[in-house]
Amino acid sequence: MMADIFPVITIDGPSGAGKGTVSKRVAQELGWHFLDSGAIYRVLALAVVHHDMDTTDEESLIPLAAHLDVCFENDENGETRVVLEGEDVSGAIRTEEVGAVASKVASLPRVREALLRRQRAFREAPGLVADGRDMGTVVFPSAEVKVFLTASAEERARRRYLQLKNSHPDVTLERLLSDIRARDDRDSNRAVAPLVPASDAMELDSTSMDIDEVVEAVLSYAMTKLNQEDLSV
Ligand SMILES: Nc1ncnc2c1ncn2[C@@H]1O[C@H](COP(=O)(O)OP(=O)(O)OP(=O)(O)O)[C@@H](O)[C@H]1O
Ligand SMILES: Nc1ccn([C@@H]2O[C@H](COP(=O)(O)O)[C@@H](O)[C@H]2O)c(=O)n1
Repeated sequence: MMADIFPVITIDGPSGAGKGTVSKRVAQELGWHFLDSGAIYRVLALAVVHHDMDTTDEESLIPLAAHLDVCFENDENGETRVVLEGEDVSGAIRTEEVGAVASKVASLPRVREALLRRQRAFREAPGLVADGRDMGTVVFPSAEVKVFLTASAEERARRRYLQLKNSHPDVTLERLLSDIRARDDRDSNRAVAPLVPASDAMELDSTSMDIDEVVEAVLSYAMTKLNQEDLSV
C-alpha cells in the first residue's frame, strides 16, 4: 500500500493522559499531520445524540459511522475546527458526557471497522502523528514509533478539571474521577481493540512530568527510532 511509505508516530493511552496535547506539539515540531482519532468517535457520539439513536444498535450505527458528515478545518491560529453536518462542534464534543457515549459506541466492532479507512487516510507525506487507543495496535500496526502515554487516574481527573472548570462551572473533581475510571474500564475491557500498549510501544508515565518534558521525551525517542529505521534500509 502506497500510504505505508510515510512514517507514523502513534500515541495511545487513557483519557486525559495528554495524548492530544503532546501529539499536536510533536506534529508541529516535525511539520507532520495530526490525527485525533478520539475526535472522530466523539463526533459520531454527538451525531448519535442529535439523531436520538440507541448506542447499542450496531446495525443502525454502522451506516452513520461510514457516512459521517464531518470535516476537520485548520484555522489561521493552527487550531482545528471540527464541523459535523455543517455545524461547528469543536467545543460540544469535549464534554465527559460525549466522551462516555463515544466509549459506548466505540465498543461495537463493526462501527470501529467502519471508521478504519477514514483514520488511515490521514497517513500522508511527510508523516503522521496519530493519537487514540488503538493507533499502534490496530490502525497503524506498522508504525515506526509507538508510545503508550499514561498518568494516574487522579492526575488525569485533575488535568481535566482544570481544563473544564471555566467553561463548565458545574463539574466536580469527584465526578470527573469517577467518569474517567468508568471510561478506562470500558475502553480496557472491550472485546475489540481494547486499550492496551502495543508490544513494541515505549510506555511513558507522565504523572509527574509537565507538558514540555513529555514532548521532549517523545521527540527524543522518535528521533532515535526514526534514525534507526533510516539506517536499516
Ligand atoms: N503532562 C501534563 N501536565 C499537566 N497537564 C497536562 C499534561 N498533559 C496534558 N495536560 C493537560 O491535560 C488536559 C487533557 O489533555 P489532553 O486533552 O491532551 O488529554 P488526552 O489524553 O488527549 O485526553 P482524551 O483522550 O480524553 O482526549 C489538557 O488541559 C492538557 O493541557
Ligand atoms: N482510537 C480511539 C480513540 C478513541 N476511542 C474512544 O473514543 C472515546 C473518546 O476518545 P478521546 O480520546 O477523545 O477521549 C474513548 O474513551 C474511546 O472509547 C477509541 O475507542 N479508539
